[in-house]
Amino acid sequence: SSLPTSTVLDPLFLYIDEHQNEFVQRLGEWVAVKSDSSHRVHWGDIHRILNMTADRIKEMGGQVEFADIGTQQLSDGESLARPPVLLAQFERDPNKPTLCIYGHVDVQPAKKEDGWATDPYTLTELNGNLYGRGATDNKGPVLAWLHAVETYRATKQEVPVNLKFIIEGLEEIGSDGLDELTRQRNESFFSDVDYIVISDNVWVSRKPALTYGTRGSSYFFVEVEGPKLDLHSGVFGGSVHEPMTDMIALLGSLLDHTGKILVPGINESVAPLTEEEKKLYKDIHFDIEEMKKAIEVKSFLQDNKEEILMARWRYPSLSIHGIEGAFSDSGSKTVIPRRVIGKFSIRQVPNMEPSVVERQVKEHLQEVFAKQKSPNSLKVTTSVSAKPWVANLNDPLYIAGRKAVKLVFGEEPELIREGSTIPIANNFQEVTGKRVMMLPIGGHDDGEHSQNEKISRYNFIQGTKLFAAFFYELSKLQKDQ
Ligand SMILES: C[C@H](N)C(=O)N[C@@H](Cc1c[nH]cn1)C(=O)O
Ligand SMILES: [Zn+2]
Ligand SMILES: [Zn+2]
Repeated sequence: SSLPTSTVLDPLFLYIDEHQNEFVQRLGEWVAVKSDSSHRVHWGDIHRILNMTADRIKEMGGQVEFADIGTQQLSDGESLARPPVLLAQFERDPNKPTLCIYGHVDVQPAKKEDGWATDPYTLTELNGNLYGRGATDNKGPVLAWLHAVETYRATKQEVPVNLKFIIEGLEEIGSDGLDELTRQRNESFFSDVDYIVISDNVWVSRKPALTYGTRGSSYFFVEVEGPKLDLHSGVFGGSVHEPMTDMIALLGSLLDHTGKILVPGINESVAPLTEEEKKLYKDIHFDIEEMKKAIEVKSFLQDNKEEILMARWRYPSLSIHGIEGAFSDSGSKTVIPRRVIGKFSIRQVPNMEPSVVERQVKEHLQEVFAKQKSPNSLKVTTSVSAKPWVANLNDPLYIAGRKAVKLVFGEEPELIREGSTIPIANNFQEVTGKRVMMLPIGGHDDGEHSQNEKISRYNFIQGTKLFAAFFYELSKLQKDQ
């Protein structure tokens, strides 16, 4: 006979409310660590934040291990030891289900001069929002999990599930090495895990959500190399094949003005839309006008809610990110760059296969380049290569998620997918065979990867309650079955 829900959860919720300032302060300490994985100069800070995470876990009685995941080949040709993956576990009771929580403590790059209103590495509270790089992606949610564990301990209640953590520092550049580690530890670390939960995305409206799918991703580097040195465009312009001209032709061949990907074969592999799936988009709250206002765009490529959501979640997209080597400062330099590297990525959906997409893109670019009849050299390389992930919504894990959301927010969660990528999500499901769910706590307007990234104090604190309630609901699930 179990205790009434309120007897268990009320003291936890009270503790969380009373300690919210400490929780916010700790988030400030974490945000201050510049653990930007995109550049090796910050990798020392990734080690630092992993150590801070390990210290918190140890203080709460957990055991930690730093698992080696090999070396990373960098774009300058050098290789560098990757920051390890933090594997942690708490005392195990064979009568309780085991939940493994995944998160990451690296962040996207951020500079004040990119247009941030406040310093990105100084957590700043304004109008109920906590601004700072990593506040929502993903330091806030990782801390919220740890604070939920702390809350059980501090209120002298047993955590009702066995807990394991897998925390990495290279998610934002594709989680290289983590797939191999998952395979290596499948028979050990993962063997007694029942469920894997990830909180590394955001809601799609003001309503709380459970996420059952993410898109995959492949990242492409297209290098065109020409003359030995940069050239004077007045002297050589009109007489040489310019690498930038080749690059514009290559990048311009990838998609049209409607966003349709023009690489042959890509759209054909997308899983067909069924009537049943189509219905799922109807009830989702998504305010087109509010979103237009929030990101200051005049229109979207699609003109109704269902089509916008499908374009974000269940169709592929191609985004061009930049051209290395191209003149990008202010002023009017007149050189012809000798070598340029175009960068773009393709978000992938069922039934696309990253290795096939990568081959299709390379063949397409080679064909376009051949038509340029350019003597310059072309090299296409790839990174990331993450598969899309879709979970079974009927899995009991989603029942526990729904109940916890209802308890904390007083309403049913929306069942959503996610347009961005958690590179390891599909591997967790395929390699370990475990059930995977995403339980986001970030708000729809948090601005992940953007200037002025934030998490609201409300979402951070209610999110901590959600995780505490989720442990409870997950343990009841086992007993109810
Ligand atoms: C959803 C998650 N918070 C995230 O931002 N993931 C990154 C992962 C990625 C993809 N390519 C390289 N890293 C993303 O979706 O951009
Ligand atoms: Zn993230
Ligand atoms: Zn991210």
